[in-house]
Amino acid sequence: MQEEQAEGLLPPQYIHIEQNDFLYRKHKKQKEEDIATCLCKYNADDPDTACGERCLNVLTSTECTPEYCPCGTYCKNQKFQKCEYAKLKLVKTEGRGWGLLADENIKVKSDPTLSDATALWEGQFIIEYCGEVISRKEARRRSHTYELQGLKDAFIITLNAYESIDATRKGSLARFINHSCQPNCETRKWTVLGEVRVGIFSKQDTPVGAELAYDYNFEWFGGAKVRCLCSAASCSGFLGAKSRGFQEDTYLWEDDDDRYSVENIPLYDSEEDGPKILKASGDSSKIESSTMIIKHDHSLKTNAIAEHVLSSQSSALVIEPLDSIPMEGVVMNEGKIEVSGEMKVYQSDTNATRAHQAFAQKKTMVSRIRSNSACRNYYIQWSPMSNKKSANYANGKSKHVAQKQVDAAFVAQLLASKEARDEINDCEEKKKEATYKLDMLYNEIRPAIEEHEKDSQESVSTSLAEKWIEASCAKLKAEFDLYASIIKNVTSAQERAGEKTNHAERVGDENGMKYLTNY
Ligand SMILES: C[S@@+](CC[C@H](N)C(=O)[O-])C[C@H]1O[C@@H](n2cnc3c(N)ncnc32)[C@H](O)[C@@H]1O
Repeated sequence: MQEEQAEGLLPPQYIHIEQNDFLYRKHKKQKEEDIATCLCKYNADDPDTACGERCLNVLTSTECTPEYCPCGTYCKNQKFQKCEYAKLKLVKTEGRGWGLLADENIKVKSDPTLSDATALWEGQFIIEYCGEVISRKEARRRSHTYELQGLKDAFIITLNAYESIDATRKGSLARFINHSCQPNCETRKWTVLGEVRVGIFSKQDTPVGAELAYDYNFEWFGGAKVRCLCSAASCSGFLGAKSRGFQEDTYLWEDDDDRYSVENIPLYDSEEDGPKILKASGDSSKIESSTMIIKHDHSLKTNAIAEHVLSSQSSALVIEPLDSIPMEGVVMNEGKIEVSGEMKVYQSDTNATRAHQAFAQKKTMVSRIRSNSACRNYYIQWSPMSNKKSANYANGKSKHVAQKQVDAAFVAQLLASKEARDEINDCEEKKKEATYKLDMLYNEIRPAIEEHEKDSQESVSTSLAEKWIEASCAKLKAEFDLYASIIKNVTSAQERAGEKTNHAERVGDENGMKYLTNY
């Protein structure tokens, strides 16, 4: 069985839970005065109307507390508590590990007869993202440990400003949902019996058989750079590429797997160049005969949960070979990276990708800020200057630091021309200044972000978000100018050194030029 797991024919072992596991603190006990009671009355002829779209609790993303709901046992607003999940199917995808398919038609609107304006309930609850609730500090520590252990799939998501959910060792089936830059699902936070919980909700009607995916960008906790294979036209290239932490502190794995390949970093310059959907070619006979391993956590309500898993909708844990899974809503080869007029200077350079990301980020940020539900997931992770160095993992493989820091002062020292030295030092100063401004801005923006995370309802103001993007772009430009100046001056110094050496050989003269032997 371990061999089959190693070959990827079986999903990796994990402990299946359907309730978050609190490790570093106790589950909050809801105080009576904090219980929100709705005013719903249900129609006795149609009890399904109990706590529907217009329930005050539903409107505030809060589940009804069982004994306090006027609709009693008919209450329909206890989906997290009752694990009312959609039917799902676990499958092996091509290139992206395991993934989850809809095993029933999933709706986006509770009542398709209502117009967008009147439909209050949007997005079917699909499944809860369960795992171990840990502090952010512990999340960072674990994330680092997992990397060192060579664990490449990332399962940690943000719960609020102080806590994260780690589904690496314990989790629900939601841990298998992959990322897409053009997703059919999204994460939403709900308050359930006083605790915030994360659910996966549909963003669009999704037919049976389509793979479910949400956008990891604002949830991404992975340290490694993972190439995104979602095949969306608007694909940002890497998982979490739009998150702030991603840009400074990431590296690529060295592996045969397409996701972790150091080569072929996607810089899509043309439509033909764009990402392609991959077709599976697995050995179906092997997969069909395999069974899913779910270890149950005996410290939880083991039997009840086990029975539920095996008999409820989630019992549809059929492992199937994947021939071709449609990514619902994904349009193939329909776009390319566009770099706006004023940023054209960055084309054909990795900065083009970064500039593109910054603009895409701005669009995403502003639209998230405007959309209240999306705002609940909005999170900017700050990671100051990276100290990450190349290192070997326990499995002997090396990781690569994608963004090597250049010691500009050292390079400048080696140049004989004062003009060149001054120019590089000046660019370095500007880069430091831009970095400092961005740091300061983060301090300004942090309370808004943390407040927003804590209350789940506040939003970061558009003006602050725009300032942030402006400062990020200024820093990128300063970095670009610095590197351009170094390349220009080093190249011309080498050329001049060559010319002068020839001349010195001829006339026996020492020109005083320093040589870049150490560079
Ligand atoms: C939460 S797990 C999803 C389940 C995972 N596929 C598995 O087999 O366990 C996240 C990991 O799945 C992979 N993944 C998810 N979406 C991907 C995508 N669009 N492209 C490439 N890899 C993806 C990455 O390795 C990522 O770290």
